[in-house]
Amino acid sequence: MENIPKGWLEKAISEGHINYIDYDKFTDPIEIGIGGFGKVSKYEWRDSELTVALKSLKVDTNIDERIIKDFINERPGK
Ligand SMILES: Nc1ncnc2c1ncn2[C@@H]1O[C@H](COP(=O)(O)OP(=O)(O)OP(=O)(O)O)[C@@H](O)[C@H]1O
Repeated sequence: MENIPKGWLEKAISEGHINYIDYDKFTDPIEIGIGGFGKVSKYEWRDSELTVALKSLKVDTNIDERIIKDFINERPGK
């Protein structure tokens, strides 16, 4: 399996391909499901007054870069 290049995610964030939001901006988690990538929970997004669903990506040292890219490219309803 291909390993994730070190700093790949940090680079994508610094180049503006991915929006980074501090996790502490999300409160009141309620687990609502489990998908192909991992757990999905409902949160309240502080400052925006939106209720959102956050997906967690289960990462271990053997995770393939392709899985991370698929996760990042996923869109609602896909
Ligand atoms: N926006 C959402 N609102 C409400 N529930 C959601 C939302 N997104 C996901 N869920 C819940 O979480 C579960 C898992 O969602 P998720 O999209 O991760 O899995 P999936 O449909 O199996 O596909 P995938 O293989 O892409 O992970 C869904 O079946 C649903 O119950």
